[in-house]
Amino acid sequence: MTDSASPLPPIAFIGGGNMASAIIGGLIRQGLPAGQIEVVEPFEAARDALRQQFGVTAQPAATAALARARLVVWAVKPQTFSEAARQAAPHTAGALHLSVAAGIRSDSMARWLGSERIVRAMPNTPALIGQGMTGLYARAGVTPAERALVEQVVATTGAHLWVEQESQLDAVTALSGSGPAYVFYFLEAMVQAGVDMGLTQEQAQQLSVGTFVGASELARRADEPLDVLRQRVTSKGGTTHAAIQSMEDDEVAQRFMRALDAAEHRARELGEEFGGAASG
Ligand SMILES: NC(=O)C1=CN([C@@H]2O[C@H](COP(=O)(O)OP(=O)(O)OC[C@H]3O[C@@H](n4cnc5c(N)ncnc54)[C@H](OP(=O)(O)O)[C@@H]3O)[C@@H](O)[C@H]2O)C=CC1
Ligand SMILES: O=C(O)[C@@H]1CCC=N1
Repeated sequence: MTDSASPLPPIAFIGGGNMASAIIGGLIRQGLPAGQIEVVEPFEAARDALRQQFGVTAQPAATAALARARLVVWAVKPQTFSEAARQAAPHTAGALHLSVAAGIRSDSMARWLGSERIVRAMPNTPALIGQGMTGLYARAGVTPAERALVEQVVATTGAHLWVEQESQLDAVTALSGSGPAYVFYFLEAMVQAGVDMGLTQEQAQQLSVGTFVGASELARRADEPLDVLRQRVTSKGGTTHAAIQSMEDDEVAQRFMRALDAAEHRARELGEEFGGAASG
């Protein structure tokens, strides 16, 4: 690990799928020894991939070996969280808990795990290349030192921000958690439009991806508001105006905002459906 950071403790992952792999990749890249990471993952092919890619220990089920972990990262689907917690909780009493599951409330986790030491995170898949954006929420029982430990882990995957209210994590999920899929969706449409206009697939993809990267970086660095950046592209009576007017006529912005509402609503629903007392 870097000189300024304290060494990370042993970390366990419950669930070894896409999101766990992205975080494990970040930790290994930053120099955490593979021997410090233990994964519980029932799917054999996923276990093999984790061992091969990162050299970490991967078990099909929770065992007493988990008790070594000071931090337990919950990276299972919301639908399987309560069952995974039932299996692993007897071995994780001494740990700080970090969940990346969409929707599942820290109240549910506290009940399942018998602990108040819970942080919820909402990462996204650019974490795979260290360009992730993660929203974080800490329950009151989490100490400043524990928050710092979480920040140290999340920093290996990109940037983060804390929210004060747990319900705000549903908005984070709708914006940045699910967000990469919206970007890919728009990119797919741009590429298809380019191909329809006579470009090759490769040309259209290079132009479209390059435009998202460049415009996003410009927005990140600029002091001006987004609408000013947009207006600077939009010459009077020009091509951009024609495109934006067409989108305005079709109420694309309103429809897009409706899609984000659907994502936020689904996050709340997941919490109610799979975090309730009945599934505890
Ligand atoms: N993918 C994304 O972009 C993001 C995902 N998330 C959240 O991350 C969590 C994981 O998502 P993701 O990594 O995409 O999902 P994956 O399906 O890739 O990974 C979840 C893994 O957990 C395993 N699993 C199932 N039951 C158990 C159990 N009892 N104990 C241990 N492991 C178990 C699954 O195995 P099997 O396949 O055999 O069931 C699966 O391999 C979700 O809660 C999601 O909301 C958050 C932000 C972004
Ligand atoms: O689609 C999902 O439910 C998860 C949470 C955010 C991104 N993927």
